[in-house]
Amino acid sequence: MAPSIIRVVAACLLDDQNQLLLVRKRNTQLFMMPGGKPEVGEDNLMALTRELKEELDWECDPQTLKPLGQFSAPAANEADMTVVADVFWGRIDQTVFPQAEIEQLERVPLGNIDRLPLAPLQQVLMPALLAAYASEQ
Ligand SMILES: Nc1nc2c([nH]c(=O)n2[C@H]2C[C@H](O)[C@@H](COP(=O)(O)OP(=O)(O)OP(=O)(O)O)O2)c(=O)[nH]1
Repeated sequence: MAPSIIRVVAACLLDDQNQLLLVRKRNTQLFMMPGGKPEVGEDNLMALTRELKEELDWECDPQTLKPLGQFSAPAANEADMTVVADVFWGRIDQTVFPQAEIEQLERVPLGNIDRLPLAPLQQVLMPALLAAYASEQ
C-alpha cells in the first residue's frame, strides 16, 4: 500500500551569520524547519507566513522568500507517513523566540547542521539549500 502523504510548507531561514534556524516541536525529538500544513483556501506563502507568525512571532514579508523546491521524505513524527513539502528559503533579520507548539529553537551553521538530530526531510533538502546559497554568494 502506498504511504499516506502529509503536505506541508516550510522555510529554511538563514540569519546574518548564515546560521539555519531549526525548531523542535513539543513532545518530539527531531529538529525541522518552521512551517506546517496549509489550511483550506491558503496558498503556500499565505500558509507559510501564518505558520512563521504562529511559531516564531515573526511577521515575514512573503516577497523575501524564494522557492527552493518540493521535497519528500519519511515524516519525522508519524510512522508510515511521507511528508511532501514545498520549501522556501530566505533571510531572518530579527531575534525570534519559540511560540505555540515550538519547544526549542536552535541556530546552526549551514555547514554543521548534523550536530542536531534532524528530520529526514531536512537532510534530503540540504544539497539544494547549499547550492541555492552558494549561487547567491
Ligand atoms: N514544519 C515541518 N514539518 C515537517 C518537517 N519534516 C517533517 O517530517 N514534517 C512533518 C511533521 C508533521 O507530521 C508535519 C507538520 O505537521 P504539524 O502538525 O507540525 O503542522 P501544523 O503546524 O499545521 O499543525 P496542526 O495544524 O496539524 O496542529 O510535517 C519539517 O522540516 N518542517
